[in-house]
Amino acid sequence: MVEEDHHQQHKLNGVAEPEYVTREDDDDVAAAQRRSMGVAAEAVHHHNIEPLTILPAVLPSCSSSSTTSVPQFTPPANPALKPTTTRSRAKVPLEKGYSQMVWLKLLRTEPDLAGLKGKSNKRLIPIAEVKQHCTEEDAWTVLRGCVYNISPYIRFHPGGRDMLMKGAGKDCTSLFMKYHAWVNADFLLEKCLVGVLDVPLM
Ligand code: HEM
Repeated sequence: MVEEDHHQQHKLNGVAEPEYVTREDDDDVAAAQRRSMGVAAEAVHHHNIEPLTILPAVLPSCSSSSTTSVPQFTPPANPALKPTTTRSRAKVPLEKGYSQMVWLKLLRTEPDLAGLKGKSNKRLIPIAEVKQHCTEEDAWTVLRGCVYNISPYIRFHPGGRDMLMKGAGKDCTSLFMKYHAWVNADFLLEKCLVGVLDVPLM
């Protein structure tokens, strides 16, 4: 059981696991995780493309202390090719019990993540109303015209609560696109939808 949890967690974190030899054992959680990471991960699975993580197993490692001398090619330094900006990954450690796997399970089991208490999520919501929901306990955000209650997701957000709260009470579309346009929020926040932004006609 513990071994199984460990295996699942590895898969969700994208850590190298011999998934390519156990596709028959594929399960709902792994498929859901691919959906949450968007089209590219789905394509890798469906077209049976081998993950790059297997390369070290078949290619010699650059740092290996092999005795056979292989000539190394060092390209001449070209300052023009230097990246002008670098952005380090800013994933934060999540509290125990708030992994992506737990969130995916909540999506399936929690009946009212949006906190609608039976109200419809087809409602048009003015931005003035979104602005009122800007605390951690009651945080709404707008993403590509959809209004989501992000409070239940705060502790699960891999970028941390402070980052996610930057989008609370406002439209977070541009921040979202800046940090991770590839993330499939429609899927991750599907059950947190409270309505659609009411954009007044000009
Ligand atoms: C509103 C819905 C949002 C969802 C569903 C969401 C989801 C996610 C997910 C799944 C990741 C992990 C990405 C990966 O593993 O590559 C992530 C990372 C991150 N998110 Fe968000 N996010 C949201 C909003 C935001 C906002 C508004 C900000 C910034 C203000 C933000 C900043 C970040 C950062 C900095 C990371 C770490 C990036 C990295 O790993 O390079 N997110 N988010």
